[in-house]
Amino acid sequence: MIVTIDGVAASGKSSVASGVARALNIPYLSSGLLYRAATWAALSQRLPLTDAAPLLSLLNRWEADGTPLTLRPLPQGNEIWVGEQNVTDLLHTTEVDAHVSAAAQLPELRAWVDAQLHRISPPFVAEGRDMGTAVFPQAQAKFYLEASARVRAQRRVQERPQDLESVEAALRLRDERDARQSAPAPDAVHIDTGSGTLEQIIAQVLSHLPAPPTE
Ligand SMILES: Nc1ncnc2c1ncn2[C@@H]1O[C@H](COP(=O)(O)OP(=O)(O)OP(=O)(O)O)[C@@H](O)[C@H]1O
Ligand SMILES: Nc1ccn([C@H]2C[C@H](O)[C@@H](COP(=O)(O)O)O2)c(=O)n1
Repeated sequence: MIVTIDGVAASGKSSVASGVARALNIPYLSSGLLYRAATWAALSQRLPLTDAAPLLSLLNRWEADGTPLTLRPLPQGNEIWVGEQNVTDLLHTTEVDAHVSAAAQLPELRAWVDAQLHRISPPFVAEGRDMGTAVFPQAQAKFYLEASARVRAQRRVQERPQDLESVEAALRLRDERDARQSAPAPDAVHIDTGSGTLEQIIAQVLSHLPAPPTE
């Protein structure tokens, strides 16, 4: 089974996907973490984010050298490793937040991310922006998470060293920049995560899933 959870920035995709995956005892995949990792790689090597070629050549070189950038969908959460180095803690910074939308516009990088995800065998819950539309259109259940920019900023401000107004402005800007690849799938169930606690939203998603076959 494939379940997709798409939605706007900080709408709760990772938290909800993680809870749903735990309830189903299957992994979840964070596609946004791969975009963040590629952005971090470009920034750390001072590569431009206006041209995919140098970034793709870096990612391919790391793979050829035996230190590939890989997503590890572990039960305790998704991690990104470059060879034997765990770089996950470097990916949710204000700097990566500010540049990731530019990287995500590069069609060659989108193809690279999609290829990483397609290497993984179902079942899983996949979260991001285009999981239910472009990457796993065949998914058995699709969800689209929304919440007002103010609600999202109030949650995010607890995770970033910034004030509420600038966090909200940055989220609105990222929504605009990500709009192209963030259209909901026509068959997705829309959920406003501002309407309940995290546990209630997870239960709401689970209530829409097909019952497992009986023996
Ligand atoms: N009802 C709720 N539903 C979802 N998330 C909630 C809820 N209440 C609080 N949160 C919190 O909102 C914060 C943002 O959630 P999360 O990081 O999962 O969002 P995201 O959409 O994956 O973000 P990003 O797009 O930046 O990766 C987390 O701290 C999460 O615990
Ligand atoms: N399927 C995806 C997932 C993510 N992105 C882009 C857009 C976001 O700004 C960025 C970081 O994702 P987040 O951590 O906010 O989930 O990556 C995308 O274009 N497509």
